[in-house]
Amino acid sequence: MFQRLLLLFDAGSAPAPVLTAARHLAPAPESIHLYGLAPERSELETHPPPSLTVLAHLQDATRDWPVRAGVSHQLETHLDIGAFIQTATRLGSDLVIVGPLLGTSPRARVGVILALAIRERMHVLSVGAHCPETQAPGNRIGITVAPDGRGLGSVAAFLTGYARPVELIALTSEASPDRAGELQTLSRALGIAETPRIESLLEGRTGRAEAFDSAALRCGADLLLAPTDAVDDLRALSIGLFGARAMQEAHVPTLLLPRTLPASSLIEERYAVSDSLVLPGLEPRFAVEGVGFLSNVSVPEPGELRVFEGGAPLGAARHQGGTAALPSSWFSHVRGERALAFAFTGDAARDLAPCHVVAPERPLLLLDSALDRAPLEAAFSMMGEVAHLVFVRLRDSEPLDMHRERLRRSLPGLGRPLLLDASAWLDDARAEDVPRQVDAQRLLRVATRLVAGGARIIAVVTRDEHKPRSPFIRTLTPDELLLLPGGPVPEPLPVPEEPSPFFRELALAGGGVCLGGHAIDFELDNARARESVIAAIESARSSVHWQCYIVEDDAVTARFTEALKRAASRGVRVRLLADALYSGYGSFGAMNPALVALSETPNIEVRAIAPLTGMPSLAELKQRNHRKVTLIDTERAFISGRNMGAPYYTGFDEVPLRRTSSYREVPWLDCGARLAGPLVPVLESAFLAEWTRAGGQPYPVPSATPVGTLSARLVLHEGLTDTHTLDTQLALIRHARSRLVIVNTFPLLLELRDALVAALQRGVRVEVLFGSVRPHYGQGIHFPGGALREVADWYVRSRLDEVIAAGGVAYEFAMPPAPAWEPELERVFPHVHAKLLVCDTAAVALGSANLDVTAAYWESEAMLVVHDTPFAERMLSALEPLLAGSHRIDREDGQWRADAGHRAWVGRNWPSLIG
Ligand SMILES: O=P(O)(O)OC[C@H](O)CO
Repeated sequence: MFQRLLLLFDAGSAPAPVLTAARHLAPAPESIHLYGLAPERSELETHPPPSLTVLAHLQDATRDWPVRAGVSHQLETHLDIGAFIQTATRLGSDLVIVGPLLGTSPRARVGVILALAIRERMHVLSVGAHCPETQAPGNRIGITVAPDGRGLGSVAAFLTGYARPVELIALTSEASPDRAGELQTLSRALGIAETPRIESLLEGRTGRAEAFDSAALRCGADLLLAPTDAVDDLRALSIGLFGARAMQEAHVPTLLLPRTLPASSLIEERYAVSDSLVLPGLEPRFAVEGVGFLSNVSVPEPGELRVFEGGAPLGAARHQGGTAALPSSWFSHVRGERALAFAFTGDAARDLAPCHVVAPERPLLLLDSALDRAPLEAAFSMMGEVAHLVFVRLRDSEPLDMHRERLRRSLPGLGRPLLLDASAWLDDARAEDVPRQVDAQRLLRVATRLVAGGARIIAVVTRDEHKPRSPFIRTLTPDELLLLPGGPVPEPLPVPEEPSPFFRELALAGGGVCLGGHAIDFELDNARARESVIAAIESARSSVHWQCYIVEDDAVTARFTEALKRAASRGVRVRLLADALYSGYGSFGAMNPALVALSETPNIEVRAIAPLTGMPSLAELKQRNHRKVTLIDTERAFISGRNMGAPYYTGFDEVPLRRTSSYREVPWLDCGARLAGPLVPVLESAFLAEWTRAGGQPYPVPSATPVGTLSARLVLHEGLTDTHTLDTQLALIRHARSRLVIVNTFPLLLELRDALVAALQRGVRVEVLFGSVRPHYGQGIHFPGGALREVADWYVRSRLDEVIAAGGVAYEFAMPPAPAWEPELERVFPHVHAKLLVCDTAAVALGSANLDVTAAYWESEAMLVVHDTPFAERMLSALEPLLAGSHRIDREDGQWRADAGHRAWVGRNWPSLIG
């Protein structure tokens, strides 16, 4: 019956199930067009690319399939829904077959399926990852039946044209007598003698799609018919019948029958807007989005938003991607709760999007809007009277309307739920580069921003397994909420008094207080840094404690370990903590020889942080301890970006670089600080906590007296628990008035990137010194080896694009010729490993924290923020010649502009997990 087939497949999926299902429905088509998604096609090193292998399989298998007009194909790098639908309409396809598409998000996959079936009114066959490779004998068809019977008309229409005898099984959650009668009528109309079997869905499945799939599998159905006439609202679409992931993973091919009835809310065209809070120290923030999963409504960009209260205009403001921070003055009259409405300028055809804004009169209870019903009910019954229940949506992949509707149904006594959008408050680019595993931390970050703006928060209730922590905001898991004893509701935790909003935000962000009485100097020169650490070890009297992420087994590490052994032989207690994975010490059987030799020395103890043995989880791989700290007698400390090994502690002029030198021989630019004063025991306590966690015995931590005049704060971040270093970096960027200098080569977290763009827009000069992960020399010639690192270079650069477009200046770090180098090298472009941020002359942050997603959320970091103008000026003076000698890139740079496409490609296709 089907004649013109369009088959959508991708590189990661097996071709056999797709072909089997397609041939079953179209034994003799007129034409087949194969539409492949092949992100690898420009990766020349993969030979043959997997997508081409799948394509070859499909072409091969169509050879004995009688296709009159032939088989054509095209390969695309990613699924562009609009382009795909255009292809389907251009070809006049009457059956679109969609494979599992394992390289595409399930939601995008279901988006294309539903757009075709509901809006374009085409038949779409969805073939899941677990569908059979061969066709079973027989012809058993399952039908998904809506509780009110809608959709049976299109089932009848399809079966009338279906030439073969079938056995029908109706799958329904409601086996009522009415349903049995309708099905009997249907089967008689189709000339089927037997009344269809009626099978009930198993309760307790996570979603309707999974329940239908498992019922169809249980009944031995070869095909499942899903009439899209049965889909009538957004809820049914998003969380009901068509669970996106379940469809992608399905065991039985599902044929979606095209829409014949009008599709109400699925194709409605309007906007929805999140609610907001009015706080004394923070602009209210809103997120506007298009409603209607299949509608053509999209947020205009760039654009202006008009805001109304009671029909009267409040004003118009610019929005960025639908997110807007509106002037507080518009809302100064608001007491309690007010209704607002939003509209985009020039879009009068759309209805105004309503929302509410609250000036809180009671403390807040902040809840993840995706919490289950039980904790929601518990929160409402415990705190509904004394607190404003404020819900936060953490991902915009789940529409605002859906959250509001679910909250309304879960808490009928609540009235209209107040729903904030996390990305609007965090400005985190809709968390596109941030994994869902850290959403609990994002929720706490929203709470921290609200508290910085003056909100009082009783607690934050998260949904995720990783419980975030803050010294100033109580956090509760659903279980903890359910177990809260009765009695008075606890007060919000106290927030420190600080002399200025800047310091208040820093205190809230980092949890660390600013202490005076320090002597601090920094070191950008690797050789001097090395000698300084060795001299400190040589002078140690009682203890040397060293925590490191990477310990290389090389000659520079040997210099340190020899010094440590000499100290130990004088009776100094040496305790060394190394990340078990990245130092190759105790994970998967690896035993770093340098550390083994140390551990065998009297007075030296070496401990591994978080060893891995079996198959690790993503969190185990990513939640590593990235701190780099050395403590001498609890009197002096080094807090650094440097790991232990040659790249970090070798001077550029100490290596006789040649054109034939391996890329590994090129030293890196790095930075660390030497510190004495009251923060040293704080750092020692942090080491002690890690030490005992790794199985070490506790030891006493003495206090320290002031030794100098500098003020500083220590920011300790614990991976998957808090975001102290990220929030501190953001606070510094947000408060910069005239100049920001960043030295780092990791792909900027989008939120940090956008904060830098915002700084540029308010007139701050922004400079970024970055390096070459794959070092090169002269006019772009790479040192031998490390070819894959070049991709990382493109990725790092892709995250600088918007900063440069907004007027920022980037410098690709270059070193002038050194006497020890072969003259033909000219300039050398090394890696920049320092993690450094200078905010005006008000603050310098340095330590282990990169500016990427891994440092921000997953890993544990140690960072020092020095609040001292002469110190910042010294740092800027030291950086000035490095910037001047580097390759300057601004938005006028021809080569930078010419490479834009390449950067964009890598930026799109690099897995954000790595970033
Ligand atoms: O070189 P490091 O010590 O900054 O560590 C690099 C890792 O990718 C950290 O995420």
